[in-house]
Amino acid sequence: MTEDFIEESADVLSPSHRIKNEINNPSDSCVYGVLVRNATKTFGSGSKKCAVLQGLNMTVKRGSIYGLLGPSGCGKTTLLSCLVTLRSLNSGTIQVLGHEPGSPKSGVPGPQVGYMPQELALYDYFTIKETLTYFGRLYKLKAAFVKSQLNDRYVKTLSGGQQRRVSFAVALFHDPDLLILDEPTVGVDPLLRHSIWNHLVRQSVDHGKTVIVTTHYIEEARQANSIGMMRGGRVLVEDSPENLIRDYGLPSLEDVFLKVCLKDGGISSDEQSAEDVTSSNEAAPVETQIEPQPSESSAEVSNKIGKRTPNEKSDKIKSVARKRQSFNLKSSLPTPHVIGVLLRKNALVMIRNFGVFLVSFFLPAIQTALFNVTLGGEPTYLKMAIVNEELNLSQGRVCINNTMDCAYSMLSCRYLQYINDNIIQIPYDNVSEALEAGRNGEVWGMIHFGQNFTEEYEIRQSLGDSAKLENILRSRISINIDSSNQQIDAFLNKWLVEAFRDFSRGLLIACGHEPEAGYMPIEFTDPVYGRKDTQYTEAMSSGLIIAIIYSSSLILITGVFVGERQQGLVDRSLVAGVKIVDIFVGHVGFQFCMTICQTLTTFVVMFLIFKVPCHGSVALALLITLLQGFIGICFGMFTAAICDNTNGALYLTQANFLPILLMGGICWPVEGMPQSLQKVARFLPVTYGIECLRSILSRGWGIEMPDVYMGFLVSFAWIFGLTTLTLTVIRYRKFSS
Ligand SMILES: Nc1ncnc2c1ncn2[C@@H]1O[C@H](COP(=O)(O)OP(=O)(O)OP(=O)(O)O)[C@@H](O)[C@H]1O
Repeated sequence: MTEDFIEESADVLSPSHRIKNEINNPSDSCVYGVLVRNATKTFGSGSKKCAVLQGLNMTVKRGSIYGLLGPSGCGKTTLLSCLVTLRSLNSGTIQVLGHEPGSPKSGVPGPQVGYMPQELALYDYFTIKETLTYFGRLYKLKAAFVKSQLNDRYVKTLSGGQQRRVSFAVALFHDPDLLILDEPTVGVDPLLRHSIWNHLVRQSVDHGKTVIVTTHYIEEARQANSIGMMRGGRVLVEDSPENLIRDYGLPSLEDVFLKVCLKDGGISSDEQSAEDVTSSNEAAPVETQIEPQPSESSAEVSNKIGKRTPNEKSDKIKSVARKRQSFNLKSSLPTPHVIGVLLRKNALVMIRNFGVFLVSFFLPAIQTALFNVTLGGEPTYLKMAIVNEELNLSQGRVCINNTMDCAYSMLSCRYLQYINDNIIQIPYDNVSEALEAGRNGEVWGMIHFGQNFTEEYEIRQSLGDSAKLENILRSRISINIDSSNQQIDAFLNKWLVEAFRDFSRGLLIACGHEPEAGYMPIEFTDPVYGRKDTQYTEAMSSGLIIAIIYSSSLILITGVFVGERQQGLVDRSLVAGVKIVDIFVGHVGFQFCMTICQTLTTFVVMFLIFKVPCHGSVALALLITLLQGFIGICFGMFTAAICDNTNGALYLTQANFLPILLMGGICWPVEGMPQSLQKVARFLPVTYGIECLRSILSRGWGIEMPDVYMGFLVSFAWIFGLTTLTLTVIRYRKFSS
């Protein structure tokens, strides 16, 4: 099916298949499909700087096939990526179809160019139809036409060669005047290779298309009209295959290539690229804007190029760089049609990865439910060793028949009755055995009463302030707790103190005294906000909601966008004329829809199912949570912009998440950190957001309160800052060398 499609698509395509193309009129008077003069391109900086293109010239006649040959690493892909504006030159000029690529008239990137990168650059989980529909929409092809051309299968179920054919089809589908194909025949069988070349020949002969094709199979390039043999960042010779074979008097193009390389001095391409780049830049004259004549050879055209003074040269280079980097408001604005196409594509990608979709959709709600179910509950079955020396050993170590009236007898047993049921009391004969059990982890601690506890307690009560120290010490209940677990330690502490308060109150009432006399002279009245018995989950809810929404937005968008970049899908869209701002808005827009769903399900679980109270406006709480999710999305896009692979991006998201968890006031109040760290903590994207949400949920505050509006203002500032930074990084990385 696909091979038929490849054969037929370009034959049936005509501009009428396009809904409307802004650019469909390349400079018809221009006889050169592509013209490159004195191109230099470097990668890296300092000692790692390496020149990949070194004063390269290339002349491709319109309507011809140009085979670009050269060893691995000589700069073929770099050159092609400069032609389609994925990269920019350090110096030198390029013209495609008579215009500078990237200029409004050129149609490159856009409808005039079909680009097939080395990598497949296809969505695995799309069918062939969906793939071509997506790219067809980007190129504004009519839906009816797209539909008529296709039948269907998932890309991931196709063989490697078949996938390459689909990738080829994508490059041809919109009937571009210029085809730039980076190793289209690699990994395909000889029959299909033959068919692809036949097709290219028909495209150039019958339809006047200009084709530039790179290949490692030198002999297949015989079908090209002209061949450029490239090495060390330069085109060494450029002529038709017949002329090359005749002039060198050799039987094959491969022999010609070897001879050309030997003549070049036999320097390896690695050595070439390691050469000092400064010298190559200086050697490369900068071309004036000249229109070459049809009959001129590459050398003749080069001769016409005016040589400039070094100052003029550097001014020109700077002005080229300025022109490329200058801010153009119109071209920086998103295109609604393209954004619509990208949003549909992103939705389809997500639905096709159904497992990922389900997890990302419901994970925040599941995490919230888990949080409520697992955290904040009271620990149960905590064993405590009881060593009660008031009891007579011969009668056993367990209290029986304790009196609850006003009698000072066996007060140790009376106290033990008030202890919370979550504590299991295990009697031990003596202190050393009980401590040993504690050390072995059999019990969480020991409660010890001395032999005359009741008598000493009575004396202390009756003497009051005149009680002696030894009497006070002997009337104490001695408690040892295994404090290795802070939460359990805190619960045991609380329950044992509460038990003593209740014991003392009970005894005072039984003896006809005022029970309040047993309390410490401190009173905690009703709290200003919240309740006396505020649950742990309630206190943690604001930090948790924001941590969950922020991190899920961050992780999801980072994974999706880095994946697309790695597979060459972003490059392919850029060559199709999609602007980076469109890609940004398409991803951010789709992820934000996901964030809205995630936030809603999280709120339902937190406030409706687990009934965590919200004392303020739910709408305000939703809004600040969504803004925090948006910061996560922006951070994800920034991470994806600076990382070239998924691993790097994953490390960076993790490195970002942990400080936020620790310092954002989620686990511990910011006020509890060292002063210097508090300042850093305030700079984190979530700190003000969490404080804002806490003020809304627990205090019921509105937007007029500083803690609330600061949360919104800081969130907006982060969103603006991160968006600007991301777009700058993407732009800088494209133009950087
Ligand atoms: N982003 C980059 N940063 C640094 N070096 C790069 C970058 N991209 C390419 N290079 C280097 O530039 C040189 C040319 O690479 P390029 O991909 O253009 O070669 P090629 O001729 O297309 O090779 P192949 O035939 O194997 O595809 C290589 O040495 C490569 O390592």
